[in-house]
Amino acid sequence: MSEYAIKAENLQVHYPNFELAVDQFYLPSGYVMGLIGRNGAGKTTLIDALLDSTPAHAEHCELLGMRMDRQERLIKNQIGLVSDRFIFPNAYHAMKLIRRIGPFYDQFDESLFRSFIKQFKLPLSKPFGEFSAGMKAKLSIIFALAHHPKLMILDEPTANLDPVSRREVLNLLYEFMQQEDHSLLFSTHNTADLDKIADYVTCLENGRVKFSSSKETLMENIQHFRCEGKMPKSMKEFVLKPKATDMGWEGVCTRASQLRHLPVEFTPLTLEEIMLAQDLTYEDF
Ligand SMILES: Nc1ncnc2c1ncn2[C@@H]1O[C@H](COP(=O)(O)OP(=O)(O)OP(=O)(O)O)[C@@H](O)[C@H]1O
Repeated sequence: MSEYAIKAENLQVHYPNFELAVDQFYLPSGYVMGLIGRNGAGKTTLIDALLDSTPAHAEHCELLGMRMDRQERLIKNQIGLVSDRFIFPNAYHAMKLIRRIGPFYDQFDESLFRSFIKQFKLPLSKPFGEFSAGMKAKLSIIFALAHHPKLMILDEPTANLDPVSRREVLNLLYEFMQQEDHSLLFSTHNTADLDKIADYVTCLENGRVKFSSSKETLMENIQHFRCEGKMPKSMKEFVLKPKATDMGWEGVCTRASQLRHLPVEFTPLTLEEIMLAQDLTYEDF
């Protein structure tokens, strides 16, 4: 098992009105990375660049320790890709997927695919074009899982799913992650997904990495604070959107783990609250 499931350095994509420039993007093998950012931040472009499916420049880019330009077939055999842009032909139904697309993968597991189809109550003979968006997402995910990938890359996999289906899909991904050489990268707007399964979170903004960190570090560092009287001087530069209260000050502190010695009360935030607080940093400062 290579140390990194994804290792990319100096990754660049130039579109007429958008530029992606990512100095480093590492996903250690065996972990889950959530990719977040506002609409148009570059999440899909980053995924495309990693997969070499958009004209990109990279100083170094390896998936599962291999280079796409040299070992594309080997890599694609071991990656489960789920994205709106790589969908099945509309006329195909599940049986046809088994016959026509399954054989492209060395380890396609028909009985596993059929058991997933049953579990998700998907029709075997309905054409893909007649599926709802949620059914399409589920079929794409289970098809990707059925060829026993080592790395799953999913672009907003839960966007069209109802809450029950979302939980089912997250459970499937959680099960997938029980094998220690399995890794997962997924982009999402739903921070509850990250709460459940992400080990790392990378946030993009205007084609750049705004922050990339373990979820634990993020949640230990960015916390709500409340203090009585004056705000301690040493925390002022690490405070977002401070608000005066009857007793003193409150707001969001970005270095809570280093400032615990101060007479300040820190309370953990949810990832959604952290994202919203991060947003304030560039709009309000
Ligand atoms: N093929 C393309 N040609 C030109 N510009 C593109 C192309 N694909 C994407 N872009 C531009 O790149 C930028 C980033 O788009 P991208 O789809 O990567 O964002 P995203 O973070 O995935 O957004 P969302 O959350 O809305 O899915 C956008 O400004 C988009 O218009």
